[in-house]
Amino acid sequence: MTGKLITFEGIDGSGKSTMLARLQKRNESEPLWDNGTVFTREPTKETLTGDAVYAAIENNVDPLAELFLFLADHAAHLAETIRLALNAGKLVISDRYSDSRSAYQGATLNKTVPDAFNFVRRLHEPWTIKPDLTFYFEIRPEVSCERCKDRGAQTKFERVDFLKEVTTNFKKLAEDEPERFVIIDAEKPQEENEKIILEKIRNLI
Ligand SMILES: Nc1ncnc2c1ncn2[C@@H]1O[C@H](COP(=O)(O)OP(=O)(O)O)[C@@H](O)[C@H]1O
Ligand SMILES: Cc1cn([C@H]2C[C@H](O)[C@@H](COP(=O)(O)OP(=O)(O)O)O2)c(=O)[nH]c1=O
Repeated sequence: MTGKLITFEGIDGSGKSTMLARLQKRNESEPLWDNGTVFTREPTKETLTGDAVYAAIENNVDPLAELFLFLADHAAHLAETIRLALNAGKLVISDRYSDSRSAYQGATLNKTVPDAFNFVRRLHEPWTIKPDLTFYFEIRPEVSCERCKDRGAQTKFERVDFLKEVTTNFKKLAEDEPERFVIIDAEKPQEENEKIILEKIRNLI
């Protein structure tokens, strides 16, 4: 595989999708990578597995069943998008990826499965593709929840107390792999953060 994989992670309303859209727009006039860049996301959109995940979120299915739907979506994403793009030497930027599972399902399952955070993390290890670089959009849950209100449709995960647990898990992931994670202060202006992100991407390339 000759391409590179970059992921954006963080709680709901931390500004990941907005930043991805900015980079995508910029990429039209100033390509980020000579072989082309694929912008993608998890849960995937307009796919069988992605639709199943969104239906599960809306219908409060059992949290363990929900985890396996998220994992099925990740497997399909790897098979249909990520692996093909990396094999073709492209840069891939994904809005959410495996760390979202460790952080969110590590929290939803913490009363169901012993050491849920590590259980979810280990479930990925034998078959996933590790990102080359992960930008963690760090923000206080109180601030991100205010932003989500302005955005309209909310999911069951967008609650300050729950997102505090998710934040603890994201921090553990970032501490465990400091060489992979770049922490972005998501409360700062987008322009400032875009510069930092572009600089890090250029260094990777
Ligand atoms: N750096 C920022 N400062 C202030 N508001 C922001 C910033 N980045 C994004 N927003 C706004 O916050 C809201 C949530 O951003 P969004 O990109 O949808 O978050 P996410 O994809 O992480 O859930 C949007 O209304 C967006 O315009
Ligand atoms: C990818 C992923 C998302 N989620 C959650 C985060 C979101 O609340 C919800 C939908 O994801 P998403 O559409 O990315 O939400 P947002 O734009 O608010 O960031 O699913 C998980 O719980 N686990 C996962 O593995």
